[in-house]
Amino acid sequence: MTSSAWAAQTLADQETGTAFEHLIGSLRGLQDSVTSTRPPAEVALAIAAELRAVAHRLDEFGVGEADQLAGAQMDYPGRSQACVPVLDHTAQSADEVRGTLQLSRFHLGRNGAAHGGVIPLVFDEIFGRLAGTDRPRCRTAFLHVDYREITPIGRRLDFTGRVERVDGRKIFVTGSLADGDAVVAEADALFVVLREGQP
Ligand SMILES: CCCCCCCCCCCCCC(=O)SCCNC(=O)CCNC(=O)[C@H](O)C(C)(C)COP(=O)(O)OP(=O)(O)OC[C@H]1O[C@@H](n2cnc3c(N)ncnc32)[C@H](O)[C@@H]1OP(=O)(O)O
Repeated sequence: MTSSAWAAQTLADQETGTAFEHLIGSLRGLQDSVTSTRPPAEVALAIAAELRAVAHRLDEFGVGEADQLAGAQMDYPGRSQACVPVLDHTAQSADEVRGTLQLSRFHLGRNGAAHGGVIPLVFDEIFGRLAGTDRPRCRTAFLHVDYREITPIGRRLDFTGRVERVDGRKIFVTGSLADGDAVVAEADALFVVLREGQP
C-alpha cells in the first residue's frame, strides 16, 4: 500500500479501529434507511429519541480532531468518513488510481441522479488521496467538474485519477467517473503542496 502524508493521525489499535469502522458502516446504513423510508409520525419521533440517546452515549468519548478516528483510518476504503462515499481501489500508485464506488439513496438528488454536489466530493476524495500519496501534504486549489450524463445511484461506477503534471508545489490531476461504457463525469484539479505552517 502507498503512503499518504495525511495518514500520520491514524492511531487506533486493530480492535478499536475495526470496531469503529463497523460503527461508521452502520451509520452509512442508517443514512440510507432514513433517506429511503417514510415512517409514520410516532415511529419517526420514537426513532429520533433513540438516535438522540445514541448520540448522548457517545458524548463521553469526545476527542479533539487529532485523536478522532473518523476520516483518519486510511486502511479502510471509506477511511471511516461517513460523509464520503466508499472508494474501492483496484489499482493505486503515486501517479494513477483506478477503482469503483457505488452511490446510494443517501446521495440522491432527484430522478435517480446523484446530487450534483456529491460528484465534486467524490473527485476531491479520489484526487486528494492521489495527490497526497508519497508527496507532502497538499490542498485542493481548484476542482472543475464536467457533468456529461446523470450519475446513477445504486450502480457500481468506475473511477480513474491521474497526476498529469507536477510543477513545483503544483500538482495537476485529472479523472473520470463512468457507468459501464458511459463517462458520466470528468474533472480536473490543482492541488498545492502546503508550505510550513499552513493549516
Ligand atoms: C489523518 C488522515 C487524513 C487522511 C486524509 C487523506 C485523504 C484526503 C482526501 C481528501 C482531500 C481533500 C483535500 C481538500 O479538500 S483540502 C480543502 C479544500 N481546499 C482548501 O481549503 C484550500 C484553501 N486554499 C488555500 O489554502 C490556499 O489557497 C492554497 C494552499 C491552495 C494555495 O495558497 P498558497 O499561498 O500556499 O499558494 P500560492 O497562492 O502562492 O499559490 C501557489 C501556486 O499555485 C497557484 N494557484 C493557487 N491557487 C490557484 C487557483 N485557484 N487556480 C490556479 N492556480 C492557483 C498560484 O498561482 C501559484 O502558482 P505559481 O505562481 O507558483 O506558478
